[in-house]
Amino acid sequence: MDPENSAPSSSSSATTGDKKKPVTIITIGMAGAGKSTFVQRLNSYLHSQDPPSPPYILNLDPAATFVPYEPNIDIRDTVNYQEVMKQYNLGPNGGILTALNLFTTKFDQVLNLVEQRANSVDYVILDTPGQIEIFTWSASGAIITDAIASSLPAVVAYIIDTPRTTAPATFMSNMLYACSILYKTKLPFILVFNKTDVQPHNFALEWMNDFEEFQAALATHSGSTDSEGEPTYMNSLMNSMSLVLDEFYKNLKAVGVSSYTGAGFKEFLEAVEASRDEYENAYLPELERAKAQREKSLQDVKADSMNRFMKDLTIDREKNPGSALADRWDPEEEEEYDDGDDLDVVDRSEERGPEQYVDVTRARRHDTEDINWPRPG
Ligand SMILES: Nc1nc2c(ncn2[C@@H]2O[C@H](COP(=O)(O)OP(=O)(O)OP(=O)(O)O)[C@@H](O)[C@H]2O)c(=O)[nH]1
Repeated sequence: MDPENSAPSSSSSATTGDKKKPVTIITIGMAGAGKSTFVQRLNSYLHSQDPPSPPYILNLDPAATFVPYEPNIDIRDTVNYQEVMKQYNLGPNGGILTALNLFTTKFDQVLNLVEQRANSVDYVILDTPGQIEIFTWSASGAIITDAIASSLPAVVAYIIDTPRTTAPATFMSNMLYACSILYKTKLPFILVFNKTDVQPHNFALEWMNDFEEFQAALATHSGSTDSEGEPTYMNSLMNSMSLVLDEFYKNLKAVGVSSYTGAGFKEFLEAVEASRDEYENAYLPELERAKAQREKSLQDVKADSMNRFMKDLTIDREKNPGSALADRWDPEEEEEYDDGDDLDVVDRSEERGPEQYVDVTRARRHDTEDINWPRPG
């Protein structure tokens, strides 16, 4: 085994019987930052390990025309995004969001498939839709992230287009976005400066480690002073923001990679392994505390509703004794409940015949030829 070119040792414990759970790497990034290319390179890097450590990959981008790797689960096998656009009369972004919403309703199946592989894989990788906000600011994105993170260690890999981030204002906007995702997911977070073959990421590390460096860069950048030589409003704002972000940087790991050459992937996997500890020591206890709190408040709400219901029922029966007598449960009248179990998520790694291909949109349409899907209000 080549120690210089090997993934951190989570795979080695697989043979000892006490194998660690796989880590889920959630790749998020602005359109064109290189998420899919990054996933492809990570996939080939893990395959090239000794022993190979093939990851389990999920593509969550319903609108991807081409993915440069072979995903184990592909949202496009379950939901036809073009069909969703037609059925709901939506534009491309609404179509992607609705397709993701539909897929999320079946995410329990995805979790089952992932859990079945938990003993044989070290990494689960999620590739997310190109339009970042569709995943980071939607209920579906939050549900998927929470569902994954509550069953497996998880880390966010925030992919940054390094050559496009060299201007201080762009850098700051990107960091503020990253900051908002960190505070939303609360998961361990790795800033991945991609495309370092074109632009090394040293400048970014310098700006992150020393805010005075960043302020100096800001001051020399064009448009930083007005016609009287005073700092512009934007310049002063960014100066103050850089102080705020200084705190944020302390909670982050940053690595530079090239998805073209494969440089930096060893360091990336080391950061992932460190994030596993962070997940276990910081995220998990917080998750369990929040879960206990939620269960308690749910119990309180249930008890309160039941009390009020029983009180209303007593009053009703007193007022209408006749109706109360007629109000009896008849098991014969029970309607069969269709929970839509016939709509399946497909694991491409398992052999499948054409009959297993299920398209949510088409399945619905064929079943109910005359019924259109409800349109969002
Ligand atoms: N030079 C260089 N180009 C890269 C690298 N990674 C990705 N690219 C290029 O960047 C462009 C965007 O890459 P994608 O992987 O499609 O990016 P994405 O974030 O998945 O794109 P969307 O799905 O549209 O959001 C492509 O032209 C890639 O070839 C890299 O490390 N170096």
